[in-house]
Parts: sequence; C-alpha cells; structure tokens
Amino acid sequence: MTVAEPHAAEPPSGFDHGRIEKAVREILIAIGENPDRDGLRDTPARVARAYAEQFAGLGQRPEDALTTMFDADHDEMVLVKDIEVMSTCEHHLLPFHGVAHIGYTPNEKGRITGLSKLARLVDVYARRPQVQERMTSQIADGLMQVLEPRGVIVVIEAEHMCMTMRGVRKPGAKTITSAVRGDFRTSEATRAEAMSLILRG
Ligand SMILES: Nc1nc2c(ncn2[C@@H]2O[C@H](COP(=O)(O)OP(=O)(O)OP(=O)(O)O)[C@@H](O)[C@H]2O)c(=O)[nH]1
Ligand SMILES: [Zn+2]
Repeated sequence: MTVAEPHAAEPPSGFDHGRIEKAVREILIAIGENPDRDGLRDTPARVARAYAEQFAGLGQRPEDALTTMFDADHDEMVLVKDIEVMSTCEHHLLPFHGVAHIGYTPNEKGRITGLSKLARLVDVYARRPQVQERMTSQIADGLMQVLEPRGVIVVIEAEHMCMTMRGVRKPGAKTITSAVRGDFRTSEATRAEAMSLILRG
C-alpha cells in the first residue's frame, strides 16, 4: 500500500485573494450596483473565498488524489458510477454539474485504488475553469498515469448553466462526453460491458 501526501482543497499557488476582491468590486460598479451597500459590502471577499474552493484543482496533480493504492488479486473491471461533478465552464465562468462514471481494469499486479480516490480525482480536474471534453480526457489520462491500469473509461453527463440561465436557455439539455484508454479503446467487448453497466439505471 502506498500512502502519499493528503489532498486538501487549498487555493492554487499564485491565487490572489486581494486581486479578485478588487476585480469583483469593479464588476459590481460596472453593472450599476453600489458595492458599498450593506448586502454587497462583503461580496468581493466572499467571491474570492468561493473561487479559492472552485479553482483549488489548479494547484493539484492526479497523484494528490490517488494517494492510496493496493495490490489486490483482482484483474477485472472496477466501475464507480454517479460520482457528482461540479465544475465551472471556462467560457462564461458559470457552473456545470452532473455525474461522472469511471471504470478501469487493473494491471497484471492487480493494482487498485481506494474508491473515494476516484471521486477525489474528479475534483482535481473539476475545480478548474473547464470544458467538459477536456476534463473527461484529463481524468482518464490522470488515472492511466498514476494507477497504470490496463485501461480506463470515463463518461460524464452534465448540464451547463450557461445553456440554462442565459443564452440559448435550454434547461434539461445534457452533454455526454466519454474518454476511453487502453483495453477500453482496443476491445469492443470491454467497452460494451462498461457501457451497459453505466447505462443500466
Ligand atoms: N464543447 C463545449 N462547449 C462548451 C462547454 N461549456 C460551454 N460551452 C459552449 O461554449 C460556447 C461559447 O460560444 P461563444 O459563441 O463564444 O459564446 P456565447 O456568445 O456566449 O454563446 P452562447 O452560449 O451560444 O450564447 C457556447 O456554445 C457554449 O455552449 C463545454 O464544456 N464544452
Ligand atoms: Zn459556458
């Protein structure tokens, strides 16, 4: 079993609270608000604290999430479904949210990771300005790099607030992205098995 550093959701290095506060104050003025009124006085600092959480993944690497690995006598698919994903679209800085499904086939040593670590890996990439496609690939590549499994499949289903509360205004539209690596890419049967488990309600 390998145990590395813990994985706190700390702001990334270079994160500048004061600068965010100034910028948010400017935005409030620019929309015609009074940033000094009661309800808004603390808003710039609140937004800076919120961004420190929302973008904490910028300071993290996949190995910060995948801290626990075991060699188990298991070389068949492991799949964790319905991992909640909350991210921020990099085009509008509005949230998108949904679920991730992550599967992998352990390598010949039977190396597996703690189930919660897969959810932590999602957060490493979700807590950044993102597009859903890139996040999906990064999760797959991060898992391949650190766990060295025979293959990985990542499927993400999400709803984007930038399509819901503004712009085209289509609530309920879901974007589904997938990334397959290793045997999920080369073997149609392995991929089909995973997809049938993922699609089963
Ligand atoms: N492929 C992809 N597109 C995204 C994602 N998040 C937001 N978008 C899209 O990014 C695009 C940005 O388009 P632009 O035309 O530059 O911006 P816009 O004028 O605000 O676009 P509308 O949203 O259509 O009003 C929009 O079509 C969004 O729906 C994502 O994760 N992946
Ligand atoms: Zn957007």
